[in-house]
Amino acid sequence: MSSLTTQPEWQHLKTLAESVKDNHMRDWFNTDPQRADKMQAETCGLFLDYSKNRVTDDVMSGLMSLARARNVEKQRDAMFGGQAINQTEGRAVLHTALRNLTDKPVYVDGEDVMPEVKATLDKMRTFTESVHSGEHKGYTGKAVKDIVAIGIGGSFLGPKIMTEALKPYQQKGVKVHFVANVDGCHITDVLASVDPEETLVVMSSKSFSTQETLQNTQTAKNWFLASGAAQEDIAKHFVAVSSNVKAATEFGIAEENIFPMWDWVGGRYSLWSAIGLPICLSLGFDHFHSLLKGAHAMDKHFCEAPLESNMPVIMAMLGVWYRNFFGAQSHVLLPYYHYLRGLPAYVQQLDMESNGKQVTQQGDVVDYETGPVIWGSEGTNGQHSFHQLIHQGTSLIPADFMLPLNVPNQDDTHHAMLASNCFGQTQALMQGKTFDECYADLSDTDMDDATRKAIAQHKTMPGNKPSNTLLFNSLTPEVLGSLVALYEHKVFVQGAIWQVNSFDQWGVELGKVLGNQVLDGINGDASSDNFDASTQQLIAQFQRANAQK
Ligand SMILES: O=P(O)(O)OC[C@H]1O[C@H](O)[C@H](O)[C@@H](O)[C@@H]1O
Repeated sequence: MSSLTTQPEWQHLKTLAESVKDNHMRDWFNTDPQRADKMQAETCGLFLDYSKNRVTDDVMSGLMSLARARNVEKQRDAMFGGQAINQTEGRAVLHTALRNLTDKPVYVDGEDVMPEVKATLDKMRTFTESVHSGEHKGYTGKAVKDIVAIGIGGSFLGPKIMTEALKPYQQKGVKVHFVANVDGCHITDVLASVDPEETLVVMSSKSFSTQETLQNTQTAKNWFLASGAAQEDIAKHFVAVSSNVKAATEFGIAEENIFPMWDWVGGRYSLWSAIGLPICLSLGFDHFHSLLKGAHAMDKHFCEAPLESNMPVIMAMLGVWYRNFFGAQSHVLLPYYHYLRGLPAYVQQLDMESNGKQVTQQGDVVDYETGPVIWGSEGTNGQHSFHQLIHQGTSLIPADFMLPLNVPNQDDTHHAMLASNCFGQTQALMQGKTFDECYADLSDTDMDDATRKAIAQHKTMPGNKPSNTLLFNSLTPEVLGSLVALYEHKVFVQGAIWQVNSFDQWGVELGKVLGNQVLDGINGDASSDNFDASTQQLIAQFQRANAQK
């Protein structure tokens, strides 16, 4: 057995889980009028109600004891202190330095990284302002109207989803189009909708080696040159964000058009770096800066608040409670705000790429569950589809509901309905509906008793389904920054409990390598012996279908 599962704090939680499994939250609310008051936390413009969870005071203190026993605070300080905690790649993990708005230095291998971080932010500001003012001109003297932002994974999700979430803050006169997939349909559609003379391509790839991004950029370059532009005009229309400056210049991007990033920034934690350039170009630099400010405020909270009132720690430990002691396999995110509809996909990468691991930092195979499946979509849409399974299915699916209390430019009638649905769902999940209530509801019908009982059984909802509710006044850039950092730190704490490396992604890397090998197979540059019989057959089908072209 691993050191985690033999830990006394873990064993204690196991006993507590057995003892609360037969309790219903409904009864806890009935007997403890203080429950909602006690089980809440507030910071950085975010209010968390976690009272609708299957926890007692004893459980919460047991979870915090486990966090202390696993040295969460020490591990957190090691991350913020620039230690090489991503030990499989020998790298520090310092996305927090990108939003360090203090004068405090941050050292990596004895060198303060803050001057470089600040210089890059200055470069981003200057460039953004020159595009927005029209000072930056295309090769025919026209200002930029469209930005085609090419990147995938962390070089795509953060910029795209933050830009979308902050739609009310978008600048007029410039439109950002995001392209990630190598599926040519997307880049073809986007390029068909923009004018090369007024288009700026921002290519984002930390490694500058990702197949999808390289190919999409090449296609954009061919399109640009085919429009009559000359090679030297590329400098006015193509910029890159990368830690691999050499590869970017070899690709043809002018050195002054390269925005740097560093190997101590993980892809899924990179929106705060120059990877956020499309956010600046869409919203203006000041709003990007506010995003950093909000994330920095959450960093401070994470570092300074006692574990008991520390929002990321509370959310992380509740997740551990369900994952490890209740067998919950997934966790659903339900933003009740259309503009925030992309957050589940963002957190999906953040959480699943970070904690989708099966060995500990020491390389031992774990004997407990690690990261859950993360999924979700905007409310109220899900209420008319997958919520059914959350209410009455056989899996326990903890949920995070989130809602802005105010929304811009909207009829209040809609917003009150949205809010009531959000709160109503949390209530329904918690309370459920008993057999007796359902049976009583059917008293006016003329069905026989056996039928009435059977129908009542179908309508019965067990309830006792856990949820968190996150409220914020409105989704400003600052609040969004805090919200994203909240999830980053939640993931960190869970990784610290499970003792996995939350900062590498070898499974994804293998996919990249195999994708390239199969491409060689398809192009006839690799022997079919390199592939299993199934893959050989698939390649052959593709080759036959394309032989005539
Ligand atoms: O920015 P790039 O080097 O092109 O990488 C893009 C993406 O590639 C991989 O899929 C990684 O797992 C992601 O974390 C990364 O964000």
